[in-house]
Amino acid sequence: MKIKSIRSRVYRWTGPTAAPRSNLSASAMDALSGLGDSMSSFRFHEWLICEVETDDGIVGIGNCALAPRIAKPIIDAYLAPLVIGCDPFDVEAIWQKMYRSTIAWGRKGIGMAAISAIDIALWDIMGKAVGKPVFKLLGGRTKEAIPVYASKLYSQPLDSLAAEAKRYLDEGFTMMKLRFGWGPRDGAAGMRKNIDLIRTVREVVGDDVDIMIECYMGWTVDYAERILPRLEEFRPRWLEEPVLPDDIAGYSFLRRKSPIPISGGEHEFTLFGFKQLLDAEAVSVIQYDTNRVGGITAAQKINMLAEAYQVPVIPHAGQMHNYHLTMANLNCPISEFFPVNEVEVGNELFYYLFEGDPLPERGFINLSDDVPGLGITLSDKHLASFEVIE
Ligand SMILES: O=C(O)C(=O)C[C@@H](O)CO
Ligand SMILES: [Mg+2]
Repeated sequence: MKIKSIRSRVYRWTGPTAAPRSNLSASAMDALSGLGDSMSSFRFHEWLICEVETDDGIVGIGNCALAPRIAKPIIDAYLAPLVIGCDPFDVEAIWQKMYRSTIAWGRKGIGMAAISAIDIALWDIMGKAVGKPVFKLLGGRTKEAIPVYASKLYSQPLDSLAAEAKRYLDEGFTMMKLRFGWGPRDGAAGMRKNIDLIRTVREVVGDDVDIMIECYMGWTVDYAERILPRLEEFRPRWLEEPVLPDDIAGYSFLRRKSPIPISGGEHEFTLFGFKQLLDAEAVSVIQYDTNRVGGITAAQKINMLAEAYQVPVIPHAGQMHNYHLTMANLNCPISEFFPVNEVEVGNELFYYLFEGDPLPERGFINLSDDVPGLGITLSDKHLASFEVIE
């Protein structure tokens, strides 16, 4: 079997989107207060879809959501020529070829996202070729079903926040994640508003629900150090991405000082990036995203390393490229689930592009033992709402 062709397309959502709200979530842009749209880095309305076809007609589907219009030429001009003609089962050699040939500029960020898209497609091909779901190639079923946490609860008026949390509770979720809307530039008043958010959700859900909290790289060590003691009473399961991903020392400091576990990793790349985080004891929970970190090949290596450190892996985002890894690894206890909604930030765009993603039942999702590959197909249901860039 040989790889015959690689087709990359950018799907840009042109349909209706929820009106952007200020303070939807803290973000790294907040430090530049007053200098433009602070939520601009929190919007994913384009997606790259990569179809790798073999000489016997199997098509594997990969994807990435970081800077798709940059990922596309990386795939077309740099990666596809390396990969075409290879045996898709030589996935490690292909990964090393893509990584080493772009090492000067691609080992982190968009280069690795582009590599991820091709790698995910190769695993889809391998599963389809042997008639097995991808998780069966990675270690098989380690769970009857995957517990998932509802991940939305963006910062919003407290009554609507309470109603959203109640909805997840009624749907059977026992875990949910909220986003803080304020940070250092908003002073004591903003800190109180953040505390009001988690107090509201805890009051709605009671004591038997895990609440995760997230501030999307929008805080500083100083701010986190001041607010963490005030959050402890609400017993959050983790505080996610408190500081910039490059501030590994800040992560390590907070993790040593914080009564609340610190999570991160969705903006880290490759096995080496996560070795750095683990050696620095920077995170209590690893959260790579398979369509960023280096694909399934890199993610599985990180899973092995994380298991040796006994640091659990809970990938960023749901989506099949992450679910298969969680199903196949005991050290991946649960998954994130983005509720299906109108397009807002864009995490939910996956549902408008693909068919096959499992929907939760009473807080669990499951994967079939009988659907080969990733188990997704391209959807044409919403095609009219996308501009497709070939
Ligand atoms: O879901 C998360 O963990 C996030 O950081 C949200 C990000 O994907 C933008 O919505
Ligand atoms: Mg996050």
